[in-house]
Amino acid sequence: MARLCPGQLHCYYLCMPAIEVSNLSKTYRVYRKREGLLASVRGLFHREYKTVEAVRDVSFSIEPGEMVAFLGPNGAGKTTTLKLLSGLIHPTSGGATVLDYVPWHREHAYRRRFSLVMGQKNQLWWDLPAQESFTLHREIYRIEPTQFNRRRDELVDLLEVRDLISQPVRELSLGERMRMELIAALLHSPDVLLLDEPTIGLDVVSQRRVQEFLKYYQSEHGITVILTSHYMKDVEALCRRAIIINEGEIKHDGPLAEIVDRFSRHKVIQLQFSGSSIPDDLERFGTVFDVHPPRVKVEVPRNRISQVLTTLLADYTIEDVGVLDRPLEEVIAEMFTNGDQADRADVDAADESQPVTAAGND
Ligand SMILES: Nc1ncnc2c1ncn2[C@@H]1O[C@H](COP(=O)(O)OP(=O)(O)OP(=O)(O)O)[C@@H](O)[C@H]1O
Repeated sequence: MARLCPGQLHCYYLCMPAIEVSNLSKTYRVYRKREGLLASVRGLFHREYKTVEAVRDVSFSIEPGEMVAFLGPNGAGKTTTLKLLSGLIHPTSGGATVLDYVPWHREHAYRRRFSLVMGQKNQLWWDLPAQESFTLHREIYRIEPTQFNRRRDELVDLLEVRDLISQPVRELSLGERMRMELIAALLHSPDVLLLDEPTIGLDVVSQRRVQEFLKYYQSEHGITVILTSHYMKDVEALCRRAIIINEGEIKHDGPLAEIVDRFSRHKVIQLQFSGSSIPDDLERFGTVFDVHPPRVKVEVPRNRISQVLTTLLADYTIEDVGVLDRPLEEVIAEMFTNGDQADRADVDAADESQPVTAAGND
């Protein structure tokens, strides 16, 4: 469906979503192997299968030029979704279009318009220097030589790997290799980039370099990006919107900033007491951590914040106080651990309104 695309500086006209996914499902039939010799022998004659619903009835839409985080715990269905959008696998049901192409129809024209980068998979020739793989890409994608040289030089300089492109890929560090993978993925100037864990295993410096590159490249070229990552630093640096998937189903689709508000049941009160110590009865307010007398933090249920603050300020001499959100990383980790129980903290919080006892009355 055509719609107005407000996020795009260069797109003031009516445009189609770059990616449209509707009720997409992918089910695998997996052989269930029983333990023990007898069961194994029996399995030779009578095979038992179980069904794995990797992606269940997933729908979302992404506008041209958006950079969207696709988050979820291990086995949530992220890679399967990206494989579907790349046309590597067929869905069991449902539909999707990317740039108006149905990915699993595998049209040549579509292959030139997107790229998939998988942090856990090497797409370059292991024994050859990266520049040989780049040349191979030029042939595969039939990139005009002048354009190819210009793009390669731009990418090589942006990612600071000029000295490394003639070294066999197997001799490169993980971070250097990932930078080469990104160059290879972008040489044909795709409009859609699917990134599956591009910073997995990288040290902090390499992670930041990849983040900065992606941010710059995306803003310069206006490409549409889906990014899966377990590193919330990547996500916070790059994406304003997040789609959260768990057990194959979408649990949240909206601004990243809303996640903490919607799913966190707690906030953190940061306190600095006058004097050099902290009171020893702070546990009655919540979980005490980060203890550096006279400073300390207490994690408190969201709906008790004002009561706790009132009691604290009445009972103690406090020099400084602040209320902080819990880090996104923790909130998401909690969501993934607790599954549906962590959903909708905003609703649940209303039931937790226990009074805070005054000091000495416990
Ligand atoms: N080829 C396959 N055959 C059978 N089951 C599969 C296959 N590929 C994925 N699955 C199953 O589908 C589910 C989703 O897997 P998927 O790789 O999409 O998860 P993910 O969110 O990418 O996880 P991770 O963060 O660990 O990469 C898992 O239960 C997985 O075991």
